[in-house]
Amino acid sequence: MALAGVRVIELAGLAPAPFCGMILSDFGARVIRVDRTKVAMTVDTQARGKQSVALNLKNPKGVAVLKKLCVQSDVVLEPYRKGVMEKMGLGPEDLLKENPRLIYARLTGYGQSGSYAKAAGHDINYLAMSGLLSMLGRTSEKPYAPLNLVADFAGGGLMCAFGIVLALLERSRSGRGQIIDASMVEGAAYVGSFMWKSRSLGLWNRPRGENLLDSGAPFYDTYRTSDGKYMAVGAIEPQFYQQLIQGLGLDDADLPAQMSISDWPQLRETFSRVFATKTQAEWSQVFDGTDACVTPVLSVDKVLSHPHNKARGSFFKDSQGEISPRPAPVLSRSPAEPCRFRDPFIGEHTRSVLKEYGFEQAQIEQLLSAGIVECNEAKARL
Ligand SMILES: C[C@H](CCC[C@H](C)C(=O)SCCNC(=O)CCNC(=O)[C@H](O)C(C)(C)COP(=O)(O)OP(=O)(O)OC[C@H]1O[C@@H](n2cnc3c(N)ncnc32)[C@H](O)[C@@H]1OP(=O)(O)O)[C@H]1CC[C@H]2[C@@H]3[C@H](O)C[C@@H]4C[C@H](O)CC[C@]4(C)[C@H]3C[C@H](O)[C@]12C
Repeated sequence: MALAGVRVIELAGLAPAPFCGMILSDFGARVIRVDRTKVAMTVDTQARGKQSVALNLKNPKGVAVLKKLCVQSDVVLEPYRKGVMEKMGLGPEDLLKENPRLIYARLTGYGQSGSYAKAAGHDINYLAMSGLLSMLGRTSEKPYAPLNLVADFAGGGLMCAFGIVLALLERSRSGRGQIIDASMVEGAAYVGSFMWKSRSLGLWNRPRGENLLDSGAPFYDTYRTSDGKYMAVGAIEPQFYQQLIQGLGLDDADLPAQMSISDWPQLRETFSRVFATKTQAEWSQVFDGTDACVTPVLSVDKVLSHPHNKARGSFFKDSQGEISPRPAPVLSRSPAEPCRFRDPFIGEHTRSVLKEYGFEQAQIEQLLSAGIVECNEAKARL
């Protein structure tokens, strides 16, 4: 796999950093998640392929253990508020001094500088600060955050993984590590570059929800079917729009022009009325194999069985029977191979990892009995 041989220490976080760690793990990196001690259950639902070491970083001996892990690693990924790592004596200066090849990835909401750097926040706040939230939502409604996909995952976890891969590539030439300041505000805004770069085209001149791609246009929207499901319509180009009209059984001569904005409400009503006459399966039959750009809105349970997804293996079931998306993109020679085994228990690999990283048996026992590290091998065997 592309990242085979890369060792990553991931400090346990909420959503974006776990996703970043999972991407690296899916593509072959060895990811060791450092969990807190005295925690019964992990909140990391993106732990695929990771190992877990439970370590008390409030104790200087715990800090020393982490340093030793980082000296022998390629990447450390930290998801805390600015200053937390420095307070524990684990800031970039401390760790890069001991391992100048280390890539030190800091995944935060607001970045390492600026007046918000130390403030708490979540996806919706970062999305708001990126400018993008102001553009999301239906006409005459308040701004609407699309789950926590944009800032946490696209602008946060994924962008941070991209930064790590870039830093690894650069290190192969320079031999030196570096610090990655991954701000979710900036990551989200960067993902949304198109919104800024396409303003001159007049794509976003109208109020929220009344533009071409924000559900303003009737040919770029979803429609309810007779069985209460939905179809997604993305027929922008005139030649594809024609196929939409044909599939709906409408006559172009009876309809206003596609780009007549003042007629969009009337056109939407017509489309809504027609889509409500057939089931989702019936509409799929009508549009499959055409270029009308009309697809069923699949539920997360149904994606696995759709013939297209099935043919490509786009989703898979793990050993627990859980459906997951296959890691993307697909590399021809060294594709990702997601681990199908269950996620680790907190501290499941403490003993084995410490041993591998050069701790003597007696040292490990001392750390265990002092509560500086915790081990959960027994739970794993149950
Ligand atoms: C699914 C829910 C998650 C939603 C995601 C949400 C939408 C997001 O947007 S996530 C993005 C959040 N932002 C960031 O990550 C930006 C960077 N980070 C921060 O800004 C902050 O870390 C923070 C704001 C996120 C949190 O601030 P906090 O003050 O808590 O922490 P920090 O200042 O960063 O300091 C960390 C302190 O921790 C110490 N530390 C760290 N490691 C160790 C260690 N190994 N040992 C000892 N100490 C350690 C460190 O020293 C710092 O200490 P100090 O403060 O003293 O300096 C989920 C959200 C909530 C979940 C639910 C909940 O947990 C309850 C249940 C739990 C159960 O197990 C499972 C079910 C739950 C219902 C659970 C379900 C879901 O997972 C959630 C709903």
